[in-house]
Amino acid sequence: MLELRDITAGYDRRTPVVRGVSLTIAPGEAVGLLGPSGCGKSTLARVAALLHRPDSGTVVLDGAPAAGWRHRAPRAQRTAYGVLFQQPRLSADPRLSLADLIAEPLRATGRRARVPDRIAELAPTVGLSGELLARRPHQVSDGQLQRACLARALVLRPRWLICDEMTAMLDASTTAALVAVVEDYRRESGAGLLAVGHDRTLLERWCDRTVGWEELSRTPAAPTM
Ligand SMILES: Nc1ncnc2c1ncn2[C@@H]1O[C@H](COP(=O)(O)OP(=O)(O)OP(=O)(O)O)[C@@H](O)[C@H]1O
Repeated sequence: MLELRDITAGYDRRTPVVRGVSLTIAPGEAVGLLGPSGCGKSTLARVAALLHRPDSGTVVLDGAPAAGWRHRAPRAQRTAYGVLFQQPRLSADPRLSLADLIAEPLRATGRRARVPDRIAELAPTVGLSGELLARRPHQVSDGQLQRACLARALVLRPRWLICDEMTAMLDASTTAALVAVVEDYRRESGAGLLAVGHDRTLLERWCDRTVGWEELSRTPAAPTM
């Protein structure tokens, strides 16, 4: 179970962007989160993934309250998540080949020996050929880089996936391919999913249930600029 309990969070304690939000995702459940631009969905997704410390409230991961945030979160909690963002270039080290990018979490957690096997499994799953794996981020398209970021998100076999507008900049066929990879992984692993987006049709087709920001938040969404 991934529980967000009464989360208030933001970038200035006097004016939080997320106020008193609670959301529970059951094991294996896929929940879509919809809301207007700037309302706080990404902030909440980052809190859920232990990447942003809330001002108040609790994240409970499989029964255990979050014991830290970002690099201070215990490894067992950090590695329970696979996280995918909208803009792969912001989360990809430009110096790494796509293969090294995918392998990063294995190396960071002392599982170097598993790198060749996991790359061999995941590259075809996400549709990356050997030639593309040798390239660096500036030598591939956004869609190809997002495929590598999805493989990286799956490489430690997470129990929870947080996908923050992962398909927002992709065409329809790449979107369908990446959603299919996530769904195959969830079917096989039983992982739960929080998918943030603007596309109601996609989220309703993809997720077990879709919630709107207005149902979650005690404050109305800020007007879109
Ligand atoms: N690092 C930051 N520092 C200060 N303010 C921020 C920061 N990141 C986001 N914000 C602000 O917090 C608010 C919520 O942003 P957030 O990215 O969570 O919204 P969102 O609902 O995900 O939007 P979008 O759908 O456009 O991605 C916005 O007003 C944004 O400007």
